[in-house]
Amino acid sequence: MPSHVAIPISTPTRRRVLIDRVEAVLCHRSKDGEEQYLVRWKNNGDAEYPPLSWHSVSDLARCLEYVQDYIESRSISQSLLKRKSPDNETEYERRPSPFERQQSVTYQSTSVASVLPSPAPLPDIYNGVFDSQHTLIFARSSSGPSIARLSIQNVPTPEMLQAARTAITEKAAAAIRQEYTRRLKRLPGVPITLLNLHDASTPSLRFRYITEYILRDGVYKADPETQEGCQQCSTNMGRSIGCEYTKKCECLEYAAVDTSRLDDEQLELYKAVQASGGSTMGFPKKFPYFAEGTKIQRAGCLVRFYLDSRNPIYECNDSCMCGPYCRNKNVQFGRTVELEIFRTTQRGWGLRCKEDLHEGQFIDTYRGEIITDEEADRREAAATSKAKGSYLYSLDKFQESEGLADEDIYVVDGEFMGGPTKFMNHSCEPNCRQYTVSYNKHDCRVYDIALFACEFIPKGTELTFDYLDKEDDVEVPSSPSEGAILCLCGTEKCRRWLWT
Ligand SMILES: C[S@@+](CC[C@H](N)C(=O)[O-])C[C@H]1O[C@@H](n2cnc3c(N)ncnc32)[C@H](O)[C@@H]1O
Repeated sequence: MPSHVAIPISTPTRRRVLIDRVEAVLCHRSKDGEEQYLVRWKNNGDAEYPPLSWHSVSDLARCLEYVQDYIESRSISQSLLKRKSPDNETEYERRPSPFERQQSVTYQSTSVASVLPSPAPLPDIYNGVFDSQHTLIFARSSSGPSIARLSIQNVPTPEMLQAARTAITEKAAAAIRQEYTRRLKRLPGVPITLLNLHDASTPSLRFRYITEYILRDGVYKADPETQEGCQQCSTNMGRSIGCEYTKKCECLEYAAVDTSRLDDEQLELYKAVQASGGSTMGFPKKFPYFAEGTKIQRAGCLVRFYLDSRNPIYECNDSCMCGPYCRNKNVQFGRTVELEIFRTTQRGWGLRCKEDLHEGQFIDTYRGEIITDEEADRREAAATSKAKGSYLYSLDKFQESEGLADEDIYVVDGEFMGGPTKFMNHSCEPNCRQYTVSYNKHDCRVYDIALFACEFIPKGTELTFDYLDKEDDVEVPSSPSEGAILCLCGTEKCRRWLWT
């Protein structure tokens, strides 16, 4: 086995390390004017002496997630250190950040062997072997002759921590931002941009953008065979807008009845049907969106009947006879407005639109993994803060009407994968609202959560919705439970807590 690190350096790009080989980034330093990060490699054997080596930011271009984890855990640790009184615990007794706990590295105050410099241009490698893949990084080495062997219990060493205190993370922060922006640019559809005028942070690179739900274990979508389309409608029933007559369109079978169009006799009949649980087909309904030919800026916007209610929206689907341009199809085509993720002053990241939004205009769906209720409980229990609750949305719209048990309700978790609406903050006086959109009226467990502007929103205004948007006015307790998040929406009607 060679006694030094062998990294192919024929071209600089070939030094990049593979993400699946990295366990964690543990420390950073500035060496010869270069920002370097200490990587702990996945090893198949020695848990106490895993391979460790220092790398430049460009080496780590394919695993910047780990560098970001490190930088973030460092800033959390630093803020914890700032809050403790000077003569209390030592730095090594500090409360570990969630990231540090995840790594299960025990920090000890014992002194360790000093770190000897490695001959340039090779990086220091402490404990032997890390693996390779042909042209990528290749280091099969025991510790070099002049490099101390380090137990993971002692890494980062006091000397490393001391050096990290003054070393900058500027280059890594810039690379992380660049990588995030590059990924945003590669997303299909209307652009999403990122702007941070406050600090060097970037949203987590670990978040995966998806356009469709990911169904996890135990989650089933109704068989596409059960998806019925409207058969009596056609592409041109007079105005070339697809479906036109609400009494004919079978997609509206379960849609809310427009009682304003019922005379007394019809109203009685409707009440009787409701009481017996019979079909409301044939009663007048409303299509959810303004059709082309109405006020131009309103085409596709949600009509007030839906905007002001919690009634589910039933869109036409691929089995319908009304064609692709039906007025009753909108959310299923996805986002059409340009969005910007931006750093707010107090509430982390937020979302805004780069163009004016009309009242009732569709913004985007809330996407994520669909998990079972049991899995949602498990994820909530494992979470370190109540913030987890802000990513979990129960698909319980039809629970009561369909008599579904609590454990049969699915939940959308948008924390790790989803769309830009993940960044929408809560407001007690919001300018957007979430609506239920179904394409298969026979599937009461899987449907879309769609966000619409509930008023005119000038471009650049932060988009918010009420995380506790309940059907009925639910009384929100004034005293919070432990860990409740203080609401910083700053509106007059603020309820003080995101939830209690
Ligand atoms: C779905 S995320 C929204 C995006 C988030 N700001 C971010 O930086 O990723 C929900 C989290 O944002 C923060 N948040 C959202 N609305 C807030 C509000 N009105 N006041 C305080 N924090 C808020 C809370 O930390 C909450 O758990």
